[in-house]
Amino acid sequence: MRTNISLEEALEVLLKESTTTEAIDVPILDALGGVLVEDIVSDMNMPPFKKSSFDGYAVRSDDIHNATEDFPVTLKVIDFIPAGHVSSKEIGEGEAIRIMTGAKLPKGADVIIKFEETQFTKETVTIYKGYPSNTNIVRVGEDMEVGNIVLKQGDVIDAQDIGVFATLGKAYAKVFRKPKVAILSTGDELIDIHQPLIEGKIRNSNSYVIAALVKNNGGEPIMLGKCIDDIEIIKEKIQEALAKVDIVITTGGVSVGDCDLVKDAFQEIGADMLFWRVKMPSSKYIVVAKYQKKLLIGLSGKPAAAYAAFEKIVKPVILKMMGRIEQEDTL
Ligand SMILES: Nc1nc2c(c(=O)[nH]1)N[C@H]1C(S)=C(S)[C@@H](COP(=O)(O)OP(=O)(O)OC[C@H]3O[C@@H](n4cnc5c(N)ncnc54)[C@H](O)[C@@H]3O)O[C@H]1N2
Ligand code: MOO
Repeated sequence: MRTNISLEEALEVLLKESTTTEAIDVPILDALGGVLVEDIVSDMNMPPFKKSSFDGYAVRSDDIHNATEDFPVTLKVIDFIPAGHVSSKEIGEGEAIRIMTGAKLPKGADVIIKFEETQFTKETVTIYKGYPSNTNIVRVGEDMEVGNIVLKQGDVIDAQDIGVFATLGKAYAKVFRKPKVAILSTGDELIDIHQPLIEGKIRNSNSYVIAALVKNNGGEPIMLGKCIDDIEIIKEKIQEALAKVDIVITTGGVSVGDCDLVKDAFQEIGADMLFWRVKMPSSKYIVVAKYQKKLLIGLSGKPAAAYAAFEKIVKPVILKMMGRIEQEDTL
């Protein structure tokens, strides 16, 4: 087993040993932060119809083009269209329809005049300025058109992309599966966060920090809790986890003390030992092994060291498994 290697070497080994997860369809909200596996092509225009961008009046530009403050034009109001409704009427010469933002433009109209720029009664509207055709109207396909590639393979899905899926009526997105990461904290001194403090003990904070980091980086944490410094129990817990996850992370028990058993546990279950100790000032005790296709990563128990090692060593692995980075990006 290699020992005392540089961070660059450690990353090279880790990224070589980690592979992208399989592509799966997930509900769009679960795809947030995931990498899109295929291009998304729009099968619709958005908006699908010409619509008003203001609350106001739909009119004909021909009727109002001579309107001024001194010589305003008064039109007859023949209908009212809230958003989501359509008018069966067609605007003729001298007519207008009261319309709300987002409503479909009625036949005959080619301009929307905002309320604030008019004087109106129930039956009439008076307009003081002319506007060219298409003013204040959202054109069909202004946001996207049939056949547009609206999201590209390799995009990291953000909140706005989720909106695109929703607009297209797609409830699922195809992304690389979130890596499942089991987290086990070792140490006789550990008690659960729900337990009162006892002399000589501390609460297991590492499991929560590591789980939060896994989550933050797009992985799925699986908390295995804590276990005592007993090699048989550590082995058993790791073996159980290996059946269900892509990566097992342990904290504690990786330095040189009498109770530092994690390295031996990895070895005794038959894992390939990749390296132990990395030349990093913030966290030198790290042990990494591979069991079949799964990575076993033993981080230091010292909370600050475990955090630093996660950021430097584990995060790139999770990102690579999710298809978010290539090896070269991190070196
Ligand atoms: N003789 C030597 N002793 C130590 C050396 C050394 O070179 N020679 N290195 C020190 C350094 S540096 C580090 S880092 C630690 C690494 O120790 P371990 O990774 O084996 O971790 P533990 O001994 O199990 O714990 C270290 C520290 O962190 C606390 N801890 C452990 N687990 C948790 C948890 N889940 N939540 C919160 N806190 C935790 C633990 O109580 C210890 O205080 O070794 C030094 N020793
Ligand atoms: O050098 Mo220790 O490994 O992290 O603090």
